[in-house]
Amino acid sequence: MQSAIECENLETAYAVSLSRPILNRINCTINPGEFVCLLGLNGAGKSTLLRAMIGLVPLKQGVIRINGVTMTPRTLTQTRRDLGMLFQGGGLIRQLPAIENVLCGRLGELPTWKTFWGFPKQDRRLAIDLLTRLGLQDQIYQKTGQLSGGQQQRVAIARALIQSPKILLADEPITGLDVMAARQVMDILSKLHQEQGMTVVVVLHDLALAAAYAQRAIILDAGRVVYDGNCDRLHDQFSQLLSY
Ligand SMILES: Nc1ncnc2c1ncn2[C@@H]1O[C@H](COP(=O)(O)OP(=O)(O)OP(=O)(O)O)[C@@H](O)[C@H]1O
Repeated sequence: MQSAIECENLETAYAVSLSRPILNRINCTINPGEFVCLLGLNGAGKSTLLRAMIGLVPLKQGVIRINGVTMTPRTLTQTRRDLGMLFQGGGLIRQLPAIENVLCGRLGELPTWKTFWGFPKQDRRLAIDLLTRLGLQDQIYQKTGQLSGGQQQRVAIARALIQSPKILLADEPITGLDVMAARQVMDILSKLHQEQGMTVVVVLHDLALAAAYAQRAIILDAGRVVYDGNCDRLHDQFSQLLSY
C-alpha cells in the first residue's frame, strides 16, 4: 500500500539556540485514511514537522513523499494539491467575512483574472455549502474577528476543505477553545476521517483527546520520534514526559 506521507531521515540545519537541529533525523509514515496525532512537549518540533510536510521548512537532508510523489521544488505544487493545512492560531483575516476567508483557500488554484472581479459563483456556492455543513450558516457574512474561537476554527477548516485535500494537517486546532468547542472541532475532524476517508494528522497537547480520537500517536522529543504506536496506554506511558 502506498503511504499518504512518508518522512525519511528528515533533518533541519543546526540551530545554535537549541544546540541541535530542530528536526533531528525524523522517520515516520502516515497511511492513507489514518487519524494520527502528533504529541510532544513545547519545542519538540511538532509544528516544524507539520510545516515540513507541506514544504515550508528547508531541510538539510531527508526525503518527504506525498502519496508516493517525492517533494522537490518541481513537484511542490502537485504535492500541495493533496494537502490541506490548519495553521496554529487559524491564520484567518479577521476583517474579512467568514465566506471570504474560506474563498482564500481557492487563491492558489485560480488565475488572478478569475478573482479580479470577485470569486466565481460556483466557488461562492461551495464556500456557503461548507460553512453550512460546519454549522456556520448564520455566520457566513459575519466578520471573522467577531466569531468565537471555535467558530473561527471551523472557518479555518472550511478554508482547508475548499481545496478538496486528501490529507488534512492540523496544528493545535483546539488550543484556546473551551471543552465543548474543542470536542466539536475534534468531532468534525473525526467525521472527515470516518465518512470521507480523509487522512488526518493533528498536533495535540491532550493525551485523553488523543486516545479518544486518534488511531496512532507519534511522540516527539527534542526533534526525534520517541514513540510511534497505538494510543491504548498513552496516559500510563507518557503522562510524565508530557506533563506541561
Ligand atoms: N525559524 C526558526 N529558527 C530557529 N528556531 C526555531 C525556528 N522555528 C522554530 N524554532 C525552534 O524550534 C523548536 C521547535 O519548534 P516547533 O514550533 O516546531 O515546536 P512545537 O513542538 O510545535 O512546540 P509548541 O508545542 O510550543 O507549538 C522550538 O524551540 C522553536 O523555538
